Amino acid sequence: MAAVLRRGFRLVSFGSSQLLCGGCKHGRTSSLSICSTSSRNSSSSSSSSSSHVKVDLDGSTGIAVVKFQSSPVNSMSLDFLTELCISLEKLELDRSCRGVILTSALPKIFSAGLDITEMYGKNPEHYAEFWKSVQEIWLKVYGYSKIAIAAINGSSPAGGCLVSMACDYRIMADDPRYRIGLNEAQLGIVAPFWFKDTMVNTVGFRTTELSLQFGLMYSPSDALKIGLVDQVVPEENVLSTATETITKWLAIPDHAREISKSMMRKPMVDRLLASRESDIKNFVNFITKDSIQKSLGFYMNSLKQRKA
Ligand SMILES: CCCCCCCCC/C=C/C(=O)SCCNC(=O)CCNC(=O)[C@H](O)C(C)(C)COP(=O)(O)OP(=O)(O)OC[C@H]1O[C@@H](n2cnc3c(N)ncnc32)[C@H](O)[C@@H]1OP(=O)(O)O
Repeated sequence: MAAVLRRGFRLVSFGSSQLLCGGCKHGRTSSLSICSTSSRNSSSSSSSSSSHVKVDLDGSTGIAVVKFQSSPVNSMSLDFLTELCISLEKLELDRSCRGVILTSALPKIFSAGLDITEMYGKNPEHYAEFWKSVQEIWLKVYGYSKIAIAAINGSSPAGGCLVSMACDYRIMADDPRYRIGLNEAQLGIVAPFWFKDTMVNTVGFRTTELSLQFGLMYSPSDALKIGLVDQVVPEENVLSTATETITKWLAIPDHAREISKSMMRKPMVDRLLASRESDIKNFVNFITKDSIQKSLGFYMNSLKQRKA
């Protein structure tokens, strides 16, 4: 599926600059999206669904709800990441959409983070392709020209936390069983620099230092205390609060909000864009080490045993 979707990308030339369209290749040099595909400009609502992601766009409000629906735990496989990236790209190009809410259609889990099976027992080419798609989703969400709100209605470890942090604002359900954080160290792996920087920009240096070294996972109330989430509300109110919140953001003129956002985030986006290949190499070198494969295998087994 991912390969089929990727074949659908088109390269479009605009004078001296080349932009990748209809996909998430991030070969572009600016955060502005210009695409030859027609952009709708109506107040009609639309709904679309793929195997991992469901999108409901309300054309009258300009708000799109993007729901993760990848059973059992919304783990971010290559296909999941590709579909999510394409859905977000389409919404970014759609003039009737002004903001997105990312949430989960599954109970108790926002996302279990990166799909560990994509990083275990595969070949280096697969790891490289997978890591590229992880980079792409971060580049897409962190550099998103429209408003992005995370409505975190369940646990959100590692990659799930990264995607949440890449949004503009985070609202989490107040269930004390839920956890959010970058727990990579607990798996024997290491969050790369752009995961780290995203967290530093969200909660500050010292909290990130402790969080990363211990692989800390926070309850919703602790996440609120450190600023990892912006609001904690009863679970049944997560989506309605996200809708109320995004409505406040929509009151700001789009161009002013978008340029302000880009001013804050572009240096980090550019840093990854400038080092994508070396970042992929580092990942492949790291993940193919016997000791790291052993740690991941051990962790996967411990997840299964916990269940038994
Ligand atoms: C130098 C730089 C170099 C760079 C170095 C590399 C950097 C890598 C960065 C990595 C980022 C990541 O996101 S790594 C991923 C981190 N994620 C995690 O640690 C989450 C682990 N999962 C959990 O904690 C839990 O499953 C949780 C999500 C809370 C849900 O709990 P539940 O009790 O509801 O469900 P479970 O019974 O545990 O899980 C249901 C099934 O889903 C599977 N499952 C759960 N999480 C999964 C996952 N992430 N990937 C695949 N499969 C997963 C379980 O094994 C079960 O499979 P069956 O038994 O077959 O049914």
